[in-house]
Amino acid sequence: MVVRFITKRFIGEYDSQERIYNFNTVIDNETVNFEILDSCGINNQESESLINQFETNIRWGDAFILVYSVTDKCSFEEVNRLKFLINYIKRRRKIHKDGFIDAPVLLVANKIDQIYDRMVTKDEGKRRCEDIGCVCFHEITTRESIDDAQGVFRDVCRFWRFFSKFPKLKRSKSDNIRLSMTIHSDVEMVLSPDKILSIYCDLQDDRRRSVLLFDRTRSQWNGDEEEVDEFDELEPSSMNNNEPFRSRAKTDGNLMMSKTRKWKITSPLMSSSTKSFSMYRMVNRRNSMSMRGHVSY
Ligand SMILES: Nc1nc2c(ncn2[C@@H]2O[C@H](COP(=O)(O)OP(=O)(O)OP(=O)(O)O)[C@@H](O)[C@H]2O)c(=O)[nH]1
Repeated sequence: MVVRFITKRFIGEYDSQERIYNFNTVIDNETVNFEILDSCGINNQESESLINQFETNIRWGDAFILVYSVTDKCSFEEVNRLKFLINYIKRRRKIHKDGFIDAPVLLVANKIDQIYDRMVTKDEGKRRCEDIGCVCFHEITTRESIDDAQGVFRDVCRFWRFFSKFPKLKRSKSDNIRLSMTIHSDVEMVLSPDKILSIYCDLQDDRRRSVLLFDRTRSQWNGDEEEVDEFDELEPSSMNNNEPFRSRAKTDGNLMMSKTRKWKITSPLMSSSTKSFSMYRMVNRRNSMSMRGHVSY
């Protein structure tokens, strides 16, 4: 999907090494410099250091695309756990005195050209998107369509721009969230990528309407309300915190932990001594899609 987006070509087989692709393009009349970390995920048997690298990768990403194959039910189930990990790790990024940022996560179902091998329906995909709180859902065929892949990256860019502009997002304590917006008093809407774009353009010059929330119940954002950390509430005192993080993140939505973790954001793929960029960079582990742009932390 990444290669299709960047080169417009579909190449049947790739090696399984992780890469960062740098790619400049124009989306909605603005230049964007994508840094896309193409990942393969990890399994529970991986070593602690690889798991740590995986977590570092998530911390590094500003936006995420979770891709499953409609012909592979396991990949469909895996998105739950990945989304849970992203929620956990990204919510620790306190970028304002009283606000947390949630990185946009898109859900993408690939290989819809394989109609006879389909195991996951479109409705199941849409439902999953809502259930785990992804910002939007795409069904695509990378093999048959250039537009499909471009549409995914266009939308991730739209959401990322929007999120980076309005960091004060608030999430419900449940994972069943929808991104919605309250304009003035009681006009509410669920935000689609197109809607995001028009609001983003509108608000470039006019911040007065920027009341934003991230909540299934769609109650209005209240700036004075205290941020509650759902993970602290989940904290059982007797849990063993030495177990690798990923294996403690269960697909049923529970996280077994005993101690609040503090994150330090560093680039996952570069040590401080190797900060030069190449067209793409080979890396040992891979995880997430990320873009770097105008925002700085
Ligand atoms: N029919 C079909 N096959 C596809 C499509 N997209 C990718 N594939 C094939 O699916 C296989 C896996 O594609 P990859 O791009 O390697 O997928 P990946 O998720 O990066 O896989 P890992 O390297 O195992 O992480 C390859 O054989 C691709 O040719 C699609 O849209 N339709």
